[in-house]
Amino acid sequence: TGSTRPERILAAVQRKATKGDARSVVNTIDQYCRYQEWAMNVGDEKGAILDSIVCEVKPSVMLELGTYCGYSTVRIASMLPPNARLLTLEFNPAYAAVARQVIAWAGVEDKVVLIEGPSGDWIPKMKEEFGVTSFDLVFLDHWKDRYLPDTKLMEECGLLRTGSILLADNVICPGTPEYLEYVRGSPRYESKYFRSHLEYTRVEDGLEKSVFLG
Ligand SMILES: C[S@@+](CC[C@H](N)C(=O)[O-])C[C@H]1O[C@@H](n2cnc3c(N)ncnc32)[C@H](O)[C@@H]1O
Ligand SMILES: O=C(c1ccccc1)c1ccc(O)c(O)c1[N+](=O)[O-]
Ligand SMILES: [Mg+2]
Repeated sequence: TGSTRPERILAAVQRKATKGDARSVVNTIDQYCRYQEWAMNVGDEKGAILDSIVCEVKPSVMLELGTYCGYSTVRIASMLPPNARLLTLEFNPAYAAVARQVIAWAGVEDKVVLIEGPSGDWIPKMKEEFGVTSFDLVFLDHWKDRYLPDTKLMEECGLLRTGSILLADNVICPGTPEYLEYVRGSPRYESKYFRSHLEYTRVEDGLEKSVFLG
């Protein structure tokens, strides 16, 4: 029984990244996934777009759907002010275990709440369990067939307010057709496509930014 890809990514971080330096953790994972083995992190190119939107929105409370190894979690948390909170959902225990260690190595654990479990179970509990009123920004990057049902669930649970922003990864590759049709066709959203590439490749992909209009 050899190691898993997330375990090898964690080993690279603990070997090469400076402890407490979030940017060096991000750069180490990008280097590893570009030159050693591909992994489904949002990556450096789309990551720069994510950074610009986090900086623009300056969220106090943010939700990430899909943690994996914690690459985007660390990237986002490094951009947040001290009192801001990033809640991140991951239902694979092995991935969550790696992410906790990557987040700790980066020194951003004070800004991050990693919740282990399925989005469908936890979104309805956000208010009562975590005192969330609404999310300023949501990064959708979990299984692509969950983007639409979870968006509708957030609407129903009153977790989106006028001006809340949804930022969805992979709207071209692997693609999220039903979600894209919904946010682009609904009068309740103002949507914009940011063209980029699938992480660490030349394949077209992009992020869709959708503002909830209430
Ligand atoms: C593409 S990876 C996340 C990558 C991460 N956002 C990054 O850029 O570093 C997708 C992750 O979402 C998790 N996932 C998929 N569906 C989920 C769900 N319904 N609830 C919680 N986690 C889910 C998977 O286990 C996987 O780790
Ligand atoms: O679905 C895949 C996938 C499909 C097949 C093989 C590997 C990954 C994927 C690819 C790029 C992503 O940025 C991403 O978020 C995902 N994902 O799993 O959520
Ligand atoms: Mg993705």
